[in-house]
Amino acid sequence: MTRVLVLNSGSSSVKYRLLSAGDRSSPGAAVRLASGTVERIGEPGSPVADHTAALESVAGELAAAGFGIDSPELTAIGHRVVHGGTAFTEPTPITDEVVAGIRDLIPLAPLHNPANLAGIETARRLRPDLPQVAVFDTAFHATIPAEAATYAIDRETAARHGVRRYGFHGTSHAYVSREAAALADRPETANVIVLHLGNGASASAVAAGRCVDTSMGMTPLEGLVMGTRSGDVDPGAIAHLRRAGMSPDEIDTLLNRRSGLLGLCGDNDMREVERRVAAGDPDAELALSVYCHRLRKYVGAYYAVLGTVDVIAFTGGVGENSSLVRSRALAGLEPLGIELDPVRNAAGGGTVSAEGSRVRVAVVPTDEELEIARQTLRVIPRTNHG
Ligand SMILES: Nc1ncnc2c1ncn2[C@@H]1O[C@H](COP(=O)(O)OP(=O)(O)O)[C@@H](O)[C@H]1O
Ligand SMILES: CC(=O)OP(=O)(O)O
Ligand SMILES: [Mg+2]
Repeated sequence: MTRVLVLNSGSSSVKYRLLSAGDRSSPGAAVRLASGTVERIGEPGSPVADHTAALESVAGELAAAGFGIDSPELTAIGHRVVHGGTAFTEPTPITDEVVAGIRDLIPLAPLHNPANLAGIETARRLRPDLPQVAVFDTAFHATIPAEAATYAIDRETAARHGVRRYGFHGTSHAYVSREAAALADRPETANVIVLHLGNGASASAVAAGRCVDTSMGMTPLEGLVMGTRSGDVDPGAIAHLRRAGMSPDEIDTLLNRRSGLLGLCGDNDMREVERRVAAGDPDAELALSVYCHRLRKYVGAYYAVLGTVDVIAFTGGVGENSSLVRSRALAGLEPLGIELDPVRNAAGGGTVSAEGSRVRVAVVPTDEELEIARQTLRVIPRTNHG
């Protein structure tokens, strides 16, 4: 019997899941033994001061559920790591060198890699005997061709500073694109557009299982409008703000934490934005329309990149739950063969496009933790499990 603990340490939360998998040949049949989320890490008034405290809290919850982290039955621990740069494009067994490599990448993902490292360091301290594996958000995007990964700036400067497009949310895009392709007539060769809409949001274009383009770039800031992140902005605006006296850190905070839905209307939770839109609030209406317009642009862009599209998959908290976002993002795209069924869309779940729609539109719940567990099992030594 194989047991994998998955730790998904975010900037202010830790999600964990303990899975039991029969053997590596059928990890898809994994059974969830325990799961949970520790939230509001480091926020004022929160009982969880930092990520070390959060991991201790996870260990306590697991012990209370009868699955202590010290259990000899635990086979491995899989960790989500957001930025793998060009160094890590596969799930990687964690060593001191790997930890140093993840630390070197902090400047490229300052909100995320430190949290991931805190989880790794605490877990290694608690279980130095266990294989631990880093599964990178960037890895699924390593197949993106040069023309999509390259920014058109001076090549030497770009190379010196690692300025290129990496892409993120890769475990989600990998999982959801596979599930979505299975809905197509020819799953092996299906072209899929995945719209991962959570707090962070990104789109990807996947051709026959390989990612060919994605909307996040060097950092998880480019692309779609998000809860608190701007997505695409004219780079000229940044130089303008610098000259107006804002520091690089202030601009970073502006674009990552005070922008997106929050910056436009004061709320970053799409449920609240929808409530205000229904009540006729003009700021919330602007926020929602900017969000949906950006989404529509990326759908069109990736349609053009792929040439033909078999499935458009909506996932993440917003993608899975907001019929309003789905309908507003895709309205008017019938000439492209994209036609929602209003009743199915309102119900959510599975196919939400109309019977005659050339492109299938589907709601596909993501499962980053299951995907991380699968990838962890792929690389741990066979002696450790069945
Ligand atoms: N019923 C719903 N309708 C609209 N939006 C929702 C609904 N449920 C959750 N959301 C949105 O999902 C977002 C969180 O998505 P999620 O994928 O859980 O986030 P994370 O990126 O942290 O994993 C929240 O900001 C919330 O606005
Ligand atoms: C990479 C990224 O944006 O992750 P999250 O959506 O969890 O913030
Ligand atoms: Mg997420």
